[in-house]
Amino acid sequence: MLEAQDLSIGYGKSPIGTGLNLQVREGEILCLLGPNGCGKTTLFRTLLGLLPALSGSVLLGGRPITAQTRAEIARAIAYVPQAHAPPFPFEALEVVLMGRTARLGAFAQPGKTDRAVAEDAMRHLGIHDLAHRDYSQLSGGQRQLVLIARALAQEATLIVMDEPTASLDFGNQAQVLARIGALAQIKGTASHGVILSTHDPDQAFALNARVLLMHRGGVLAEGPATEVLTEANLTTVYGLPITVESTLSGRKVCLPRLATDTSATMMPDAMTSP
Ligand SMILES: Nc1ncnc2c1ncn2[C@@H]1O[C@H](COP(=O)(O)OP(=O)(O)OP(=O)(O)O)[C@@H](O)[C@H]1O
Repeated sequence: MLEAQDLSIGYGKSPIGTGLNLQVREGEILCLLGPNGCGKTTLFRTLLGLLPALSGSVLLGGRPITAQTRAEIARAIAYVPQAHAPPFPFEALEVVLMGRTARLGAFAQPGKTDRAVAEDAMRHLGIHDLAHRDYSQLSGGQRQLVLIARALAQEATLIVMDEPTASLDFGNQAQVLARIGALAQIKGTASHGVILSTHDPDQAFALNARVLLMHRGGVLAEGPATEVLTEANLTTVYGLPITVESTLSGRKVCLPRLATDTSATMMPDAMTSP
C-alpha cells in the first residue's frame, strides 16, 4: 500500500536520513522509533508527499506519490497530528467532519452522508457522546480519539500518526493504544494500515507491531518488534543499558537502567550533538 525505496530525507540539500526502506500494508502497524531529532517527523512529511525526497521514491498504491494530487493522497492516507487545543471553539463532530472535507476537496460542502460517516466513526471509537462537546474543552485523550475519528471519517486505508500518545496520562495512553490496535485488526474492507511514531518501545510490543528503528541518519533494524527491539539495539540507539524482560502474561517490556552516577551514563547522539 505504501512503500519507501532507498529514500533520503531532509531539508534543502542536507540529508537527515538516507537508505530508508519501508512497507506498510492493510492490517499492519509500523512503529517508528528513534531518539529525538532522528528524523521521524521529517520521514512522515516525506511519506505524506508534503516534503520532497532528496532521492529515492515513495510509492502509494504502486504509483509515485509525486505523481498524485492532494485529493488522491487524502483518499489513501489520513494524518493524525498530536492533539493540541485549537484557538477556536469547534464541536467535536465538526472536527471529525473535517476528515470528509479533506476527502471532498477544499470547496465542497459535506452533506448528509458525510455527517453519517463522521458519526459512525465517533461511534466506532466509543466517543459518540462527545459529538456536541466543545473540542477545545475535551481532555487530551478525548481530543486524540476525536482526531483518530477524523482520520476514520476520511475513509483512507492508511493512517499515519505522529506520537499519538504523547502528553496523555497512563490510562489514556492505554485506551488510545487499544483503539489503534483495533484499527489494524478489523478484517475485510475496514482494515487499516497504521504508521505511528512513538518514544515508548513497550508500545510496539503491546501492538505486536513491526518496527523501524532509526539511528544515526539511517535504519538500524526493521522487522517484528520481538526481533528488532533487542537489548543490544535499544542500548545502541538510546545510549544507556536497557534490558528486555517478559511479563507473566508473556508481553515484553523494556527496562532502562537508571544510573545515579551520571558520569557513567552514555547519552544518545541526538542529545549530545551540538
Ligand atoms: N523545517 C526544517 N528545516 C530544517 N531542519 C529541520 C526542519 N524541521 C526539522 N529540522 C531538523 O531535522 C532534524 C530531524 O527533525 P525531526 O523533527 O524530523 O525529528 P524527530 O525524530 O521527529 O524528533 P522528535 O522525536 O524530537 O519529535 C532535526 O535536527 C531538526 O532540527
